Order: sequence, then structure tokens, then C-alpha cells
Amino acid sequence: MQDHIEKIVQDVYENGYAVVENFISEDFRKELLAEQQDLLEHGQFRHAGVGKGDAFTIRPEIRSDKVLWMDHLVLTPLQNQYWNLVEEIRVALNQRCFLGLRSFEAHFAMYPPGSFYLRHLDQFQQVKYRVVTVIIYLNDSWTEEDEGKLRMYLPQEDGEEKILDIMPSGGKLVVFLSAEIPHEVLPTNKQRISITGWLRDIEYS
Ligand SMILES: O=C(O)CCC(=O)C(=O)O
Ligand SMILES: [Fe+2]
Repeated sequence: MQDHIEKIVQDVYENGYAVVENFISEDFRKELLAEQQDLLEHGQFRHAGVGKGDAFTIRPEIRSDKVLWMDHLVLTPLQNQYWNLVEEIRVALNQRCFLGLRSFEAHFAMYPPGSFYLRHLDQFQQVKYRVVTVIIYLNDSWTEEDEGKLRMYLPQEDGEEKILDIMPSGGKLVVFLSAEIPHEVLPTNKQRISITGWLRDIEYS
């Protein structure tokens, strides 16, 4: 794990993002997936929206995933185990990159077949406190035909953008600067499952 954390902070420091295959063990991934599927079957998921507070709206033309927010005060043992891993990333990023990260928020996400999330930034007017995006994919298997890639638009020094497409393969962790890397979820052909979270520069309220 220490090697993974070291690579993440190094890559975020140098490039603004990091991708780590097999960040979690297969056993742990399967347990997290089973827990999420159980919550899904019990109708706990809601259509995701855009905007915060009064500006919150459900906009299926922009994003069509379903989400279930986790409550940091009542995490299940498995969720807690994942948060502890993210805590290691938070501490290391603060030491190395001085990002002043103070808390974490996260939701399970499920993209049904045909769903997507158009290009956006995770930090915007209402959520300036989101500094680093942390995503873990929980899918059992993923192939090119399943589509549903995460497309990142990496800003280049010459003002151009470089496109980087990432398959949401199970166990893979993606970390990036929320205010700097526009990204989208391309339409998926298969149910696509993940935990998406944000390290924030505010305390829990
Ligand atoms: O699941 C992904 O690959 C990205 C999700 C995303 O961009 C978001 O929830 O803000
Ligand atoms: Fe996003």
C-alpha cells in the first residue's frame, strides 16, 4: 500500500492525476461490490443531480447515473475500511503537495446501460471545497466493448488538451485535481459501478 500511496502523490504532484491498477485486493473489491449491489436492490439509490443546495436539479441530459451518498458518521465496516485507505492518501497529499485537505465525501455510483455523464469539472461555484477527486471502480470485468470509459481532458502547457481514456476496471483507483481536469463518462454498454469521492479543504459540518 505504501508504494501505491507514494506513486499517487508523486503523479498528482507532477501531472495533476494518478491511475493505480489493483489499488484494492480482489476480495475487498468483491465485498464492496456486494454491499453496493445489496443497497441497490433495496432501492436505496437515487438519480444523481447537478448543482448544490437550491441549485440542485436532476438533469438526465447531463448525467444519468444513480448514486447513494455515504454518511461519514455511520459508515459500514467495509466503507470504513475504504475511508481509511483514502485517509492515507489525504495525509500523504497534504505532506507532499500542501493541499490542505481536511475531509472526504463520497457516494456509490451506478451507471445503468446507456448512461453517461457529460464533460464537467468537479469543482464549481457551489462546491469550491472539492480539491481532489478519488474514484475506485468495483466492476467484476470490463472490456473495450463495454465502453463507459472515463475520458480526461488533460491541460497541456501549450494550451491544448490531451485526451486520456480510462477503462473502469475493477480495483482501479483514479485520483485527480478537481478544479483542473475536465472529464466525462462516455456512454456505457454495461452496468458500471464505482465509489466516487472528493477530498475537501473544509471540515465536516
Ligand atoms: O465514474 C467516473 O469515472 C467519473 C464520475 C464523475 O465524473 C463524477 O461523479 O463527478
Ligand atoms: Fe466528475
